[in-house]
Amino acid sequence: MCGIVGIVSKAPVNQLIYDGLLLLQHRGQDAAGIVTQQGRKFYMHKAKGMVRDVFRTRNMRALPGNVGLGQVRYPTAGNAFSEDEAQPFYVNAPFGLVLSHNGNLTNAAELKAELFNTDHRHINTDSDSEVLLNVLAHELEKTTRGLPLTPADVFAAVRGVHKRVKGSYAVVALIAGHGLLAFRDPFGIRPLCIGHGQNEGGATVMVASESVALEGTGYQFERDIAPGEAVFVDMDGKVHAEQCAANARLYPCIFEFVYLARPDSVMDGISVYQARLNLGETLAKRVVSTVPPNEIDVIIPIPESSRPSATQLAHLLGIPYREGFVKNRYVGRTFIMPGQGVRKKSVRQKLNVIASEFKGRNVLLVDDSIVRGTTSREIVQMARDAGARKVYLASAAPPVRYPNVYGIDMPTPGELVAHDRTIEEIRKVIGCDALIYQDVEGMKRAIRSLNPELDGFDASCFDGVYVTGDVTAETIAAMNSARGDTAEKIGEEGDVDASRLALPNPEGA
Ligand SMILES: O=P(O)(O)OC[C@H]1O[C@H](OP(=O)(O)OP(=O)(O)O)[C@H](O)[C@@H]1O
Ligand SMILES: NC(=O)CC[C@H](N)C(=O)O
Ligand SMILES: [Mg+2]
Repeated sequence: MCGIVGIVSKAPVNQLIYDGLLLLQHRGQDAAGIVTQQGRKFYMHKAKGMVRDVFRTRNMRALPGNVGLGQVRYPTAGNAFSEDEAQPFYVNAPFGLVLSHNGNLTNAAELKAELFNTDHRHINTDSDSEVLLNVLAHELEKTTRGLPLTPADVFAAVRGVHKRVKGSYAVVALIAGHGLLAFRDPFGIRPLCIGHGQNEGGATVMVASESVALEGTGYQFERDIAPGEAVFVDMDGKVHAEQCAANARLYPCIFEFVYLARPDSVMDGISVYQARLNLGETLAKRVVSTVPPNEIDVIIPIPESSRPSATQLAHLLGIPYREGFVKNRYVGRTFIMPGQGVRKKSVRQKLNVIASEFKGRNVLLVDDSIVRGTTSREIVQMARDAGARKVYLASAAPPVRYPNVYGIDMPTPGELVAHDRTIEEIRKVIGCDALIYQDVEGMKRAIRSLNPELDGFDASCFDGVYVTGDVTAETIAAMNSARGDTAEKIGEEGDVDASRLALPNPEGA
């Protein structure tokens, strides 16, 4: 996941894009970038770091124009440590294009070879997003029937992109002098919505990963962009939209609801906050069947994302809910940091105990998910050190057993604490007295009940089913080998051996 924003306005957009990216900072902490357009010229500033660090006043002043886009990056392809892979990406032909991408392509290596051998295009980084931009550029070159460029030409190009590209992609792109293009992959795995508002100059159209970016900047959420759909906003602010995929179906990533998205966002018709409350409700049933409620003195959330589930769980079990960990708000989200060393250190920097809430008590700690077990291991030990008698742990999501290839950085099975382990084995690794997980069907039901019109979910990291149908153990191993930053992970904890990854349904959904 990354956060993306695109705007067409009648007034300067630099500050608005900055504000939107700040509201999406939880989706990517590694790099940030903005491109604006004035006349036919693009102005770009991007660098590694959080939004506040990347953009100084002088950088903001150098981003003129009423049209633009931006991205906050959480690297899931290429090299996390390379500044060159910060987004947006630029290519000069046709017209001049810039693009920001949230998601991950599963056939980036094949496309890269095809772009070089057949389309004669040069890709300068290991980023899959640069590959995606070049596919779009090539398709646009093919479909354009002369000037002026029409929305029909643009939509034909997106149709071409859908045919060639596999994986997950929510995209915003600028076509110099023509307008803003936004589109979502045919399964709608990563989120994208559109809204509008007014500023000094007149009407403004805004596209963003999450509704919070619209609401938080004073704009009005209108609708989610449909899977496979493309939206083209011309320079006058007129919105054109068309379905560009043959078999579009809505299978949003369920991990967005579990952890990634902000709880105040509404995605694909589902309130993220309500989804987390529902997960707490179904988790309550699992807890009572494992630990008698009268043996739990207090329920304590592991800040931040687990709070809604933990409150609902405590409410239903009639057990006091207490804050036992205080979060240092100046440390970012640990899960999306690159590298296990920094993640581990950050848990202790980020969370500190209020010892009086633990001393002599049986505590039930609640987290939204347990992925590598980095947080849980540290937290359970901290609870014990603070004097807890018994430490139980409940996860609002089921065990994360399979790698993710759609834009969440869990590429290797060996790094997942639940991979190839029974619940009892996981409990021992984490060091708690009882471990309670949500079950996969319970999780899906809890969230789907909020929008029965969904076709399903991408829940691949929980059930091993990859909805795009092209992902096998070999694909995953090959994608990992292509990662410029994987060596660091392999050295510490991962593996890329396809033979060790038994997928339940390699054919996909
Ligand atoms: O098992 P792990 O590999 O540690 O990953 C899971 C943890 O990471 C996330 O927290 P994070 O600190 O990223 O963000 P949050 O403050 O939103 O909870 C998530 O909420 C879990 O606490
Ligand atoms: N998580 C994402 O959406 C990342 C986008 C892209 N795959 C990158 O690594 O930069
Ligand atoms: Mg957390």
